[in-house]
Amino acid sequence: MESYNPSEDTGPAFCIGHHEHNRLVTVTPRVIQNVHESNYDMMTVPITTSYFHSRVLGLLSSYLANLQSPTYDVVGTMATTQNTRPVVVPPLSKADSYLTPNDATSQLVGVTSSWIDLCSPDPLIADLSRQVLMLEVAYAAFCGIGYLLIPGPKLHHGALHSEGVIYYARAIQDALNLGPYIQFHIWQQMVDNPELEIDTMGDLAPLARAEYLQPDEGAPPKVDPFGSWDAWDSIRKTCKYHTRLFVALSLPKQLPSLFVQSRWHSEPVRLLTIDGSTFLKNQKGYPVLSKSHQGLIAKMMRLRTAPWIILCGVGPIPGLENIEDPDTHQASLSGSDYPSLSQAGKKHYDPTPHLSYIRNLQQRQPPRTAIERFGVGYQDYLQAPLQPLTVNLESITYEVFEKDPIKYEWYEKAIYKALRDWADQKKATSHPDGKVIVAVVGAGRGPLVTRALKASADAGVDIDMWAVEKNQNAFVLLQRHNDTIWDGKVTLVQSDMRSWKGPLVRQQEDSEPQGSMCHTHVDIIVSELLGSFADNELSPECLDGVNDVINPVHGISIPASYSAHFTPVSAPKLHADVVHQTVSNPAAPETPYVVMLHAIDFLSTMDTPAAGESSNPNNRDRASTPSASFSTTEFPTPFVQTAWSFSHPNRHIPPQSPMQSTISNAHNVRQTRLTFPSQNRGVCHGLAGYFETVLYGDVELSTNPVTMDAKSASMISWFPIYFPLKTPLSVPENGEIVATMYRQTDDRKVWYEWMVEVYALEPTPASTKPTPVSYARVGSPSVESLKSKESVTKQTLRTGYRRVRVGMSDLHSSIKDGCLM
Ligand SMILES: C[S@@+](CC[C@H](N)C(=O)[O-])C[C@H]1O[C@@H](n2cnc3c(N)ncnc32)[C@H](O)[C@@H]1O
Repeated sequence: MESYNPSEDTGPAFCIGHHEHNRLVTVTPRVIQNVHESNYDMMTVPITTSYFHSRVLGLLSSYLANLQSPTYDVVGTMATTQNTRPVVVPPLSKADSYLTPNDATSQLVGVTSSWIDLCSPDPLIADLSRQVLMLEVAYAAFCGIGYLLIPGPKLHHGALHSEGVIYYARAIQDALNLGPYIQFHIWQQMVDNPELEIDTMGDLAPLARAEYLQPDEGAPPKVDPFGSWDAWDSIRKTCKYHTRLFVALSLPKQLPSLFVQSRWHSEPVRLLTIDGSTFLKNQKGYPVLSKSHQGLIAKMMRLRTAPWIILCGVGPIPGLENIEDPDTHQASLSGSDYPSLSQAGKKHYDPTPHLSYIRNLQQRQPPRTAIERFGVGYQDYLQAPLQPLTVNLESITYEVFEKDPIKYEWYEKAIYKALRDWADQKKATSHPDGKVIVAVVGAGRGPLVTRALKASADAGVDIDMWAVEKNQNAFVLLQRHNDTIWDGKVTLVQSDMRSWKGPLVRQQEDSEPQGSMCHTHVDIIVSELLGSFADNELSPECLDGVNDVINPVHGISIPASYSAHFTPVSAPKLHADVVHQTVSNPAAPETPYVVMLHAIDFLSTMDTPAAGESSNPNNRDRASTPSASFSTTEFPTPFVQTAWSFSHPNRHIPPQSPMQSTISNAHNVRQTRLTFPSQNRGVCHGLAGYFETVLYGDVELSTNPVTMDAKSASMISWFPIYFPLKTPLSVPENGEIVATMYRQTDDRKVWYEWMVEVYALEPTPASTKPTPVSYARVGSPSVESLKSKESVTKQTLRTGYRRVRVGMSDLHSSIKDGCLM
């Protein structure tokens, strides 16, 4: 492995911008230069002016003055047939926008008007708002603006809640078509907090006519932790997971629970806006962010595409004042360059303390971990799994495996322990001269052979070393290594392991010097044929092929067993990628992919939200009141369950039928049906799969996020697997996700089938409210505990509820891309 110096790893770079609600300037290259000199990377700019705002208000008021009150028509509708005589906003004029195309435009984030209300229940207001948005988007596109920040949907209109989100979404769909080169960022709050939805002077929302509103019943509006995410979900669904549609997330002073944070972390958040009021003051009076804010920012910044940070309401950019020049609207670049007298009196006056803090936070980001460095460019990137049985790997692929800092160490440890136990227990070997016969099957370029020789030397146990490999190209390297590093100690066999008859040794009782040779057994067979889902690269089928070669009394396989694990996930980015691939490849949604999962949210977790968390506005910041099992910055632990397992040597392979010409593989079929409780509402896009393996004794490898740190932290050889769903399924709060999965075979190939059902839990008359069940103790069952699976299943059943199925996926099958045996 290349040497790595963490101090040279600068961590993620922050791109920081400045937002001012009412910027009254034409942004020229000179202004941008000023922005950069102040240490900002970019700035926002409103598309239209307050003059335009007044013009639209004037238009509306004169229109309303001449309009009769809306009434129901004969068919009982009010919104669709009456009063549809449109009010038309005339095109923009010079005074309506300060924006003008110039060299600075590409460095700007345009902001559309926040005073419109696309969700208004009054069709007049909604239509006027839509026209304003369209005019702004069209002009921004004309000017060459690449990024737009669009204030999110207004969710509360009296007693109506979230009713207009679909109208908002429909308008965004039009906007996406109108600005074909613009990236759209929907500016969302983290939670739906009605108290934060305040109308300001000049907003169109309060102008909605009473006839279209529903009387407010006086019930106090509640904070809905997932309400804002719900609105975003409707918008992106309506826009079919558009590739240019993103989230701009506003960080509140009080962060919501880690469940809500982890949901947003899985969404395409490309802008993080932080208001000056979100900062705390440290002892010296400087603005700082809380530990939980720092934790969330650190996580966001490690995403494949790190969001830009936009500071709002933190004072002007030094040297750039909002002094409107009536003729040119050019920014005044003087005056505030100079601090006031009292400021000048301070020794280290910092005109941009919020910016300095964020720059400092950037420098304090921890260096990337081994897996992060290894996975650069691979985060959330769909890859077809390897088929090393049918395809010969390239040297570079082996080279990548061999960089793993853990896997080979652990194999060496396992071989060492197996050899020591063999010697200590004085077990008879398969070799006439007493050496332990060790064979690496599927040796590749030979790293496990090197490790086995080292383990033998360290354990002081003599071995007869064999290496079997079917890749003729890798075999050339094995021959070379035998000459150069292994002193010719290794017997090399170029063969498919399934047709290998075992080691050839000279019979000892044979007195002739050139005595006869015979096949014997292998005492310890070492292989590494595992895929991301354990058995998906056909390790079971390959090792069945050498089953009879293993010493029938004491024979050991390293690995001794392996198991496949999975859990349902929300993975919007992966879903969007699969949908786009489906255009050219109809099998795309029925393919399991290898992916370095990052922007995903686990829908079933081991930490249960505190009672009433979803609806209690006083219980929003779990981060500030951590429970014993709840960290302030770590996202909840997923509930990962075991699908099935395989062990070797397999003493139970059924005898082959003499009636069949092909070898039956029926004993390697598996099926499972597992129930996952869903604590919060969400969308299931697929299943994330992992594996665990017992190499020997207590030496284990794991990619399962629940156990990997304890079993094989920092291992980088395997990314997880992702089983997508063609159509995402909505998941209710306190519901259940049931996944049924098969490993199928027709004796020529192996494939997987999977389907997901979603259930809501309805309390039966005896009970009143579903109590969330904690799965913490159920954990991720080991292969051993699988034997007592019944007890696990029992623990996950909830009493007092009736399951009502609310969603069901297709039965997906990867048969077309099955793994050839
Ligand atoms: C994942 S690589 C592991 C290589 C090496 N042992 C290591 O750990 O770096 C699996 C190797 O097994 C070989 N292989 C797979 N199926 C085989 C079979 N049926 N017979 C022989 N070799 C096989 C492949 O060619 C490949 O070299």
